[in-house]
Amino acid sequence: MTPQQRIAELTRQLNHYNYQYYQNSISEVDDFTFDKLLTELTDLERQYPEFRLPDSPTARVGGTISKEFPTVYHRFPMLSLGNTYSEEDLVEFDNRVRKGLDGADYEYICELKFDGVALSMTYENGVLVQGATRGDGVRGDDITPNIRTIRTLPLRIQSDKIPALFEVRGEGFLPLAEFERINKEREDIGEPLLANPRNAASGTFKQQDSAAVARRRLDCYLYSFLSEEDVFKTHEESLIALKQWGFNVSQTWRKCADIKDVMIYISEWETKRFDLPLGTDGIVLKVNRYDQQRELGYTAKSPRWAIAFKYKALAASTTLNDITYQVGRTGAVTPVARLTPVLLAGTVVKRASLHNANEIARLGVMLGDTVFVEKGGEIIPKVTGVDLAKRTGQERPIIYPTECPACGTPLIRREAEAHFYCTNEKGCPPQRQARFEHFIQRRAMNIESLGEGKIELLIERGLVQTPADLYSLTNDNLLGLEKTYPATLIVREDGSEEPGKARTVKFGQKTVDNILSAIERSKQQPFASVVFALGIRYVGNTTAERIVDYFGNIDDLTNASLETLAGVPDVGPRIAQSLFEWFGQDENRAYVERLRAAGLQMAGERRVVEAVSDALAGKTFLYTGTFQNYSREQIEEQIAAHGGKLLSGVSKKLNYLIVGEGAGPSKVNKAQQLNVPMISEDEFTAMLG
Ligand SMILES: NC(=O)c1ccc[n+]([C@@H]2O[C@H](COP(=O)([O-])OP(=O)(O)OC[C@H]3O[C@@H](n4cnc5c(N)ncnc54)[C@H](O)[C@@H]3O)[C@@H](O)[C@H]2O)c1
Ligand SMILES: [Zn+2]
Repeated sequence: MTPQQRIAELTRQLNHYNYQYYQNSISEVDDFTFDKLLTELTDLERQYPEFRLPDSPTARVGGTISKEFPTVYHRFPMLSLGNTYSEEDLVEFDNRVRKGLDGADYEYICELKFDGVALSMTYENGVLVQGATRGDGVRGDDITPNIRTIRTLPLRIQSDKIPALFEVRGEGFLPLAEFERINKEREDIGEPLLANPRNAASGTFKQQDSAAVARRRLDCYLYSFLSEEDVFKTHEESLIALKQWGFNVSQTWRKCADIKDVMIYISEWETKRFDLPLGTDGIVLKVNRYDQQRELGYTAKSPRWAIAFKYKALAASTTLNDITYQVGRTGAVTPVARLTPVLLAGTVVKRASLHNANEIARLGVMLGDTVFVEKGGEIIPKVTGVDLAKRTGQERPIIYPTECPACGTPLIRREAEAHFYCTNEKGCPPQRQARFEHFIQRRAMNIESLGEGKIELLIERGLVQTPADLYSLTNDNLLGLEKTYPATLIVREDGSEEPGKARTVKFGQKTVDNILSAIERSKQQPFASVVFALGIRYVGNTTAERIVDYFGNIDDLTNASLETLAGVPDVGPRIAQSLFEWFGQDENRAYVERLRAAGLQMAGERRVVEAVSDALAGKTFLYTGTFQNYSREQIEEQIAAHGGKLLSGVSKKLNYLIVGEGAGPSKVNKAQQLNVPMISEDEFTAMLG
């Protein structure tokens, strides 16, 4: 390949990765690979400037703007940062700074490089008026309603030092705990898991429905202040003031006298950063004084007074000994790598995720291979590659099972899904066990005193087949049950193993009393919890609440048509289909009847709306955005109280779209296309008479 061809190829490839990364929140390659390719292109372009293409990613900020949000122009461009993985490059950067400042004294501020999405917030007279993404650096997406959902971001600040107009910038992120919580919930309802916190944050900020955004608790660390007025002399002063004004500034920054100090900061945070509540991928050093920053200036893509140092992902290599196939509550089969224990980022790793059959094929991994495992922001490390140089010829191919490893049922693969499934929902032991665990969790029937091996024992002794059987358990059934679970190996820090302690589960009188009273109390759990506890695919607890709001009781829900189900707010066609199929099965209906007979709540506190007038009779409505005088619930109530009907989407059947602040552009566009009249909040109020 000639240099010219390689330049063209890299340009195309990197532009594609950028598009996927910024537009679709997908990483097709890891960052290290991306950065290596970008460095290769930069070097080639330097050698052969004549072959540089006009759309080269080396001179432009990687993102773009989207059609779904209004476009805003940045008052000050939002640039990228030069980055490096090597300490020599940092020393070189420091030399350039020294030269650029003509021998004057200077200091650095070091900060962690938070792995999220760059955000810019504008304040006018102390009030947050706009929040935007970086976009292409010149223009970004106006995502103000989504940014307002960040609880730690002050909507108004008070101080006599603030200029009338200023901007703050920071990194929007999804805290790791929140990422794990969302994935646990997604696993519960059989949704594909979010790949990593960074892409999840990026995808969330781009959602149209800010109520959905609010349910994911995004956060933001501020790291920059911009204004036409000269408010501060140094970056340090601005960080201190931002904190005082009530902004969320991570207290991990440090002033460093020279590049040696910077190196100390880097090595200190290399592993300490894993204790932070969010993912970080390096550190950023910035020249502290603003006048010196101005003196050093900018390239087309990044400041000359700052650079990012990125940590290589923590990786280790070890042997893949075996794969176990785990069956989850929904029957999805997940392959888990069993590894020779190896130390990685301070913990011993002996299992790693392989995701699914596609991933095994993509990696081309075989049993006995030496594999690389990496720890990113996530808790479970993953296998990221095979060390082909270590192949001996003794490796064996991985034969993906065609039958459920737990019950022998042939596995199937549903259309467009990466996982294979065992369809033996009722009989497959791990699925049955998981079904019980789902049922007893706090957000469902709240019988958590049955956790930790107790359910397992009840199933094993044949005392319960389905969760409905829990309601027939008696003191005599339970008292004295006992089982010892054999010891499992404990792997020590250095990788050596020691036998753990055996564990005994015992049902003494006190335990039995606790369990029986928790079972009794569960009969008071609200109807929405019961709907969630049924364990219907895709029905998480928020969806369960929406369903209960709509139907109010189990009979209306059971007998609802597919069309009615699809019309429930927040219930899309996929959830509707799942509900419809579930209630269509006699066995499930019988299960519901048994729960009803046991005394569980089968009707909810549907907000009964008293009819006020028939001013809206025969008219259909939908709303988008937020309103001055009504909450979401109140506007729905008003529509119902005046005889109107709420629709779930824009269609030809819709008579009015009520448009509030931060209205979803997709709904507005569709309404325009279909010529559906759009009315303001005031016009709606006027219609009520
Ligand atoms: N895997 C992929 O497919 C893919 C594709 C495109 C980009 N990427 C990754 O993204 C990088 C390019 O992204 P980029 O242009 O946003 O550059 P960058 O992420 O390397 O650096 C700039 C960004 O760092 C963030 N940042 C975090 N903490 C900061 C702090 N304390 N101070 C200042 N800024 C801070 C800001 O959002 C800023 O915009 C690439 O180097 C690559 O690693 C990956
Ligand atoms: Zn099975």
